[in-house]
Amino acid sequence: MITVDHLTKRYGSFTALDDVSFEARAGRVTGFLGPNGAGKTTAMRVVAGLTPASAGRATVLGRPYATLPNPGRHVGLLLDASAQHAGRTGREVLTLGAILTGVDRRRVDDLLDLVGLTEKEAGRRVRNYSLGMRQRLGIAHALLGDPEVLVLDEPANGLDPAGIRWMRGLLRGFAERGGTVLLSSHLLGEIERVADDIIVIGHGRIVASGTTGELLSGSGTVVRSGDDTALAAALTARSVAVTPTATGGLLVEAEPAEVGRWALAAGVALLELRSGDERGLEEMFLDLTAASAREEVAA
Ligand SMILES: Nc1ncnc2c1ncn2[C@@H]1O[C@H](COP(=O)(O)OP(=O)(O)OP(=O)(O)O)[C@@H](O)[C@H]1O
Repeated sequence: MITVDHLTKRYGSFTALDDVSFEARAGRVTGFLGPNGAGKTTAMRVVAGLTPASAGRATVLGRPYATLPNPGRHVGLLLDASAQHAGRTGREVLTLGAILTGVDRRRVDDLLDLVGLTEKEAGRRVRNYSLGMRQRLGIAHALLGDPEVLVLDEPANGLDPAGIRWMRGLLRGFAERGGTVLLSSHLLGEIERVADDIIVIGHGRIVASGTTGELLSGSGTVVRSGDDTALAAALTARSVAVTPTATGGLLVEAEPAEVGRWALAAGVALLELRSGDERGLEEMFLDLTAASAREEVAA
């Protein structure tokens, strides 16, 4: 179990995390989803005791990470796959990790096997690894201490489709045996296939959270019309919440049949009318991504 409680992180005048609270529960995979720069890595670094919080706190298994006795035995971390010593071989990285965590060195072979690194690859220096191989090594390292909790920052980066499917199976199995998994990604499709719960973060704030089923079933109606401005004004006049979507059209908090009737009353022709269903989350996410992209261009 990971608990993040009213966490704020400021870098000078910039607020990277703004009053962020969420839980990642045991026996579940929790997806931490947000566009580039949303604050995912910062939150995970605070959870792992690598970055101090400006306010609020994060606990793992009921206590701050730094106060866990032999944390590697409880929490497996993969925060930067390129952080391994480039001059060591994969096998050396894992053997050293085993010695430092007090794990039987024979576990190294089992883990190399589990993550699909061959004997030959394990004997190569990490500087010659592809990103996918580094991720596999990073996952093996995270699993060394047979932890109850995994915190993985973008673990699918650099993995090929077969590797992504393999990792999904591994994380699902870990959670099914009672483990807690928190994994981040900037790709909705990747998260929705593996996560039981999803937390969406944008600009340092949680913008949505819930079970994957809840978030994907979504609510509301996606509508495109001949005159979205007039339709939005007509709906707003009825006190119905309307949000323009990044992909064009409106996301309306009402049932499709109602939206159709109101559009008719307002004399606006409809081009598309459908239940928000899983597109609701996708469009909210695209909105977040589009907003960040605009800011980057403006900066
Ligand atoms: N040490 C730091 N000093 C100043 N700003 C920082 C620092 N670390 C992160 N930031 C800023 O905080 C914001 C959040 O960064 P973070 O790395 O947590 O985002 P992210 O969601 O993990 O993004 P990505 O998907 O690109 O990895 C960014 O605007 C980033 O530039």
